[in-house]
Amino acid sequence: MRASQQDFENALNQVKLLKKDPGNEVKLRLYALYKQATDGPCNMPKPGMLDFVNKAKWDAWNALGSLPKETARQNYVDLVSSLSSSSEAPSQGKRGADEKARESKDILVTSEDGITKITFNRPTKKNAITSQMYRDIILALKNASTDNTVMAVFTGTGDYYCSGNDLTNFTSATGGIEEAASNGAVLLRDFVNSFIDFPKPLVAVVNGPAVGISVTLLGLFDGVFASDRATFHTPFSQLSQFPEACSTYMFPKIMGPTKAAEMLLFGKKLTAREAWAQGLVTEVFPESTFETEVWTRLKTYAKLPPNVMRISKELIRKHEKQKLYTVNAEKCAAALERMPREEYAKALRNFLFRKAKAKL
Ligand SMILES: CCCCC/C=C/CC(=O)SCCNC(=O)CCNC(=O)[C@H](O)C(C)(C)COP(=O)(O)OP(=O)(O)OC[C@H]1O[C@@H](n2cnc3c(N)ncnc32)[C@H](O)[C@@H]1OP(=O)(O)O
Repeated sequence: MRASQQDFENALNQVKLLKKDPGNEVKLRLYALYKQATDGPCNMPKPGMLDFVNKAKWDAWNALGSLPKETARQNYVDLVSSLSSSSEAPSQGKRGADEKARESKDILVTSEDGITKITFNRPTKKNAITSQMYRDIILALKNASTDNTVMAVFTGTGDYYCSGNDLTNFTSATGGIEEAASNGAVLLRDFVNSFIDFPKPLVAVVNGPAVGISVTLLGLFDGVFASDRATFHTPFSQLSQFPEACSTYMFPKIMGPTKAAEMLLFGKKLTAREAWAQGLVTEVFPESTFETEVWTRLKTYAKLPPNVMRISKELIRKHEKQKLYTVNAEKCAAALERMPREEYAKALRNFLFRKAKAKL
């Protein structure tokens, strides 16, 4: 099968997220194939002998002779695909073993009545998501996609559903901000892909305020049941971050472009009823009866024929999947390359020192 322009663009994003440096030889090959695929045969004057880097690049490109653009594009896509799988396979194998052995206290996973319940369980930090919690959730979804439960349900312990990404994830990294950003981009891509790929009905029981990524992810859910105490807040611009979890694609589809911009660009916080009116929430329940009503409903849904629901979900999602992977990869690449580091650092400082400032 010929690689399409879209496959090529996906590969260009994918290459930015490689976990391991592929080495100079492979980088030269990637450069040469990229130039051949976009500009055709080498048409640049040969650099001087002492211009080592440009000479090596020129040699690699020139060596492709008159290779057709389409073939170069295909070879580029194949090369990136082999690099992605070889750079991910060993670490995933290791990680799988480590994580199976780990009892997670911040993410609780239980199975009952055909439902896998995944609970953000860090109430003292308003259920903010640490790097380990992202990994725990990826694993929980992976297990739930093949076990004998019928659906997966997310909820939170305490007064919050989830306060989004733990803002200290990057500040506590030991390898410096660049390494943390690069690891974070790969983790985020894998995390969001695990929601895109989840094959069974996926429901959020939003028991209280939701912030950041816990809101944007909702666009990938099949049902969102909210307490009337819940709020939905995406303060990305305030934090100098880009909206993630395919929300730049899903939110305009769900609520229309202007309402999506109000949330994703201007950070307007919605009440549960506003979120329902905009199609982000399926149904709102009074806080006093929320838990009883929602869980009764979900247990009924979990008795519906699982295979029919799984196939119907596949039919709903199938035509969007490729698009969602692309949007996800683009956002992760943008976070690495285009995030205004200074503004982000300033926003973080404001959060971290807000209590000290308030006392002044
Ligand atoms: C792999 C990388 C993926 C990256 C994905 C990126 C996603 C983007 C986002 O999710 S952006 C959204 C990030 N979240 C926020 O901006 C929320 C920040 N928190 C707050 O604004 C407030 O804490 C609050 C409104 C959620 C609650 O305010 P309140 O006054 O009621 O309570 P406290 O502020 O005292 O919070 C209690 C303790 O919890 C800690 N905490 C809360 N949220 C976070 C968070 N997101 N990250 C880290 N820590 C958080 C808070 O610091 C308090 O801790 P302390 O008692 O030790 O001071």
